[in-house]
Amino acid sequence: MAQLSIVSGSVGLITLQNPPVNALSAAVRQGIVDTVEKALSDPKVKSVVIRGQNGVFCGGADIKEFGTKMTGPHLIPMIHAIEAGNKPMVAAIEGSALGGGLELALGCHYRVAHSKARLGLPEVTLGLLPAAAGSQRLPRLIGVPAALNLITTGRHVTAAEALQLGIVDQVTDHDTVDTAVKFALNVAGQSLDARRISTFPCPRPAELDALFEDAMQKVRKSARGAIAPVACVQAVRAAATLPYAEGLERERELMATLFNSGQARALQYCFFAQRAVGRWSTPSGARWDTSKPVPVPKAAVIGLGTMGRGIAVALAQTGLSVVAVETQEKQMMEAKQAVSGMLERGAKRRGVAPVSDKISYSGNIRAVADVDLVIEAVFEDMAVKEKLFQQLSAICKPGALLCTNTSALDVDHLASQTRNPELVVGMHFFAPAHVMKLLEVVYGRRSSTQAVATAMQLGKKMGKVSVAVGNCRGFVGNRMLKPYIEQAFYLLEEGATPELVDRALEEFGFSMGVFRMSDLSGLDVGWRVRKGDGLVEPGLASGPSARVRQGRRYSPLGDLLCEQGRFGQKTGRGWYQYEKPGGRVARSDPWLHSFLEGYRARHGLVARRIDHEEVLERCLYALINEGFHILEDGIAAGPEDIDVIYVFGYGWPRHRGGPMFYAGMVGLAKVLERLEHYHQAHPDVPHLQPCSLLRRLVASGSPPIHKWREVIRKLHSHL
Ligand SMILES: CC/C=C\C=C\CC(=O)SCCNC(=O)CCNC(=O)[C@H](O)C(C)(C)COP(=O)(O)OP(=O)(O)OC[C@H]1O[C@@H](n2cnc3c(N)ncnc32)[C@H](O)[C@@H]1OP(=O)(O)O
Repeated sequence: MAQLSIVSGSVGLITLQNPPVNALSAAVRQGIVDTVEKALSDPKVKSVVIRGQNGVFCGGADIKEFGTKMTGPHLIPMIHAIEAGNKPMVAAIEGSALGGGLELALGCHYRVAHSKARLGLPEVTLGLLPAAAGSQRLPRLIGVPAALNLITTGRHVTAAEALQLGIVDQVTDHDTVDTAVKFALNVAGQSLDARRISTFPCPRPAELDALFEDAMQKVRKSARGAIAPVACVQAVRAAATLPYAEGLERERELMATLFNSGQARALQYCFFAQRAVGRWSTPSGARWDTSKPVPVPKAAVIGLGTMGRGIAVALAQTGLSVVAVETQEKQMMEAKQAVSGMLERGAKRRGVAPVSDKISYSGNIRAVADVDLVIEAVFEDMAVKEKLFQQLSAICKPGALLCTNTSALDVDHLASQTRNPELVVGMHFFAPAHVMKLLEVVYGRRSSTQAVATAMQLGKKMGKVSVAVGNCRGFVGNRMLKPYIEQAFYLLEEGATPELVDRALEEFGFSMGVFRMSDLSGLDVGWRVRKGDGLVEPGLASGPSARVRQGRRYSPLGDLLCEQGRFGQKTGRGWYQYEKPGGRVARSDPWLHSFLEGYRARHGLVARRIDHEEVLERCLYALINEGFHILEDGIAAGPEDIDVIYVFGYGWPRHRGGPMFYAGMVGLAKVLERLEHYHQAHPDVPHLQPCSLLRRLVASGSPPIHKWREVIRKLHSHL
């Protein structure tokens, strides 16, 4: 809705009213059409200010409407009526002016913004383009290169940058509406001929073709198969090369292709899933809205390896006092240097002063005695962690939360080492911890509601997307990764190469295929875990039994590479070869190919042709199947939790929505049928046996993903 009042005698003040972000729902659009018409026809009104209720100008089109039958006035004629009006219209921008919100402001003749406001055209992140003439007006206002940058990335700019770019006319630190009203009083009666952006010629930079070719190449490279960034470039090109009306028609055509695409659905699902995970709940009945986090002004990090350093930096950048503990002198020295570099670079990037004074270092664990929360990031070894938790339990002040950054170990077992197991939770960060957005908050059987709420809130403060998950081996992310990697190994045994498998996954949209990723993170990490699980048998034994461990098919390929010292990038050799140890550019390795041939010959395996489809089905459906097990076990509360974890932590392409969303897009019946097919072909691979929840969902008519929770609830109530 929108309301019109008259202020300062002659200024029509239109207020958009649709909390929390004044999204342009049908009712708001109708309200704008009506109030603009009224203001234009009221002789008392000489100029108009448009603002949003509650300090937010407008968060854009109502994304919830996209999946429904759209009714109400269309944005384009609504904005044109504002621009064509014969009274000055001033947008008073507080909070956010995003997407359709900024397009509405671009239809106004003037824009006044508060210094804390953020502006942008983030449609591309929702699989769309700014199709309420934003792709045509913005280049006319700020030029093609700047508009291309904003529209293809969707990035938000500050008011200061918006002023510099020419998007806004004035920035204020004072009351935005008062300033805009004064502005409107000043410009009342002035000619508007030079203020209607759609009538501006679009500035045509020299080398226009080269500029767009370059832009297209850039987006194709970074988009990993996403179509919206490409359409955004095409729309801006239309602005630069066609008259406004024709450009608008091109914008409409491009939007028509995007609007109903699977990618747009996936990206909009991700938008809501990211917010849904904040409304966490646990099987014990703890919930985000009924639990009270405790304040955490001071925290400690124990262990200053790669993870610990990143966590310390992330905490300090959030404004906490941090005690960083490392008992090995050499590691401490290196860590201090690395942390101060990370803090400096981070401060430079954010345009603020470094916060080095927030971190104090100690070689003595007793230094954590007065902190409110401890995150241990020591070596991934249960015995080491057990001892540490016993010590922490004795040293820390009463009520201090004890968190583990383990990526797979049993949080309940660690809790059992302490006097107050209710104060123990997992906080599983992803490397590099000061950069990666994902945090798995792992609640144990005895974790208190308050402990979970505190870890979730701390994650949010740190700018992380925090997902509450239950305790099991590998939690959600790493548990699902296991069958995925396992399938990739089997595919090599059956005739594939690392290059073929990686190409299929990267063409699907993963930032890195499984083998390039394994080379990056180090093959020795998995080797150590498999050794701990008693799976590794040294040597080159042959025959079928050499590929069976604990009654299941097993591929020793990773172990054999490790035995050769091939740990990946760090040793310059892994599934690929690198120019030197620590090198980054993966090159195909003839040694590896002949090693695979020799391995197959030794085990009597005959290489067959494997295509991309089989790679995707086997790797992805095995991973998805584990996701269904995780839902069935109640480790994740809903499919959104899994999808957010995979998109933010594991390089799953966002335009495919996450593994569980993708399963729904492919069709649950098809996923089930293919798993059955592959399980029949490989009966010794339990991960390919379809999960009973998947069967149940298919039997209940493959409901849409937002209905899965009902089926899961029923399943749990029968148990
Ligand atoms: C022909 C033309 C057809 C279509 C044209 C489309 C153009 C568009 O405008 S597409 C939309 C573009 N806008 C955006 O992408 C902005 C999305 N919103 C945000 O980035 C943020 O919400 C924010 C505005 C910066 C506010 O952030 P914050 O204060 O952190 O709150 P949130 O938790 O993110 O949001 C609160 C609440 O509002 C819901 N919401 C936000 N924006 C929209 C929206 N545009 N439509 C519908 N709902 C929106 C959000 O989902 C939250 O609600 P939950 O119930 O918690 O999910």
